[in-house]
Amino acid sequence: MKTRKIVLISLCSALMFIFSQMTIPLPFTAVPLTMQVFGVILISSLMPSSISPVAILIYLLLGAIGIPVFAGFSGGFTALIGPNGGYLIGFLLMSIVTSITAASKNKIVVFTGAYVGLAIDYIFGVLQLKIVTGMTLGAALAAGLYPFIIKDIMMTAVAVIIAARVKNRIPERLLCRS
Ligand SMILES: O=C(O)CCCC[C@@H]1SC[C@@H]2NC(=O)N[C@@H]21
Repeated sequence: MKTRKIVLISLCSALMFIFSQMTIPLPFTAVPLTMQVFGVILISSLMPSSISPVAILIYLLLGAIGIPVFAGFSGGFTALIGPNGGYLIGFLLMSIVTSITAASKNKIVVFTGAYVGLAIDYIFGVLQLKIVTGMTLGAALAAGLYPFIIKDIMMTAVAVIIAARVKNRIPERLLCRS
């Protein structure tokens, strides 16, 4: 693997750690408000599909082995199979979808891919929250979707727009896109 790719993957995993610590715990739900969705969309819209999903996978593996990279400096395999683990696993699929569609020149495809990725993350997140806690679907939606969805819809758009601007300013080969 090229050194530049390894550096970019490490950088993106580190960025995910930073975005994960931008967290606000909410008193009415165990799911924290975080900047992780923004981070996954930004990284996946900026980097090619050979980099961003690998960076997210490494971030997840670091967390799984106990390094406190997840929200609120949590970590461990139990975090992945716990109430909030579905969102984390969903980040990987979100990154795969978003990074593939981000390569398109068609803006509609780029935005649609990012929002499909976001939907996948919420499907995984809410379903795992429901299954692990034994909540009803209504309660899982109230705890894991309604408090965040408006913010994440806006953050997704902001991340796609920022990534497009950054891409225009940075030579393609620096981001391993050529
Ligand atoms: O423990 C973790 O690191 C995962 C936390 C997941 C938080 C989810 S991601 C989607 C939704 N948007 C937020 O701001 N918080 C939840």
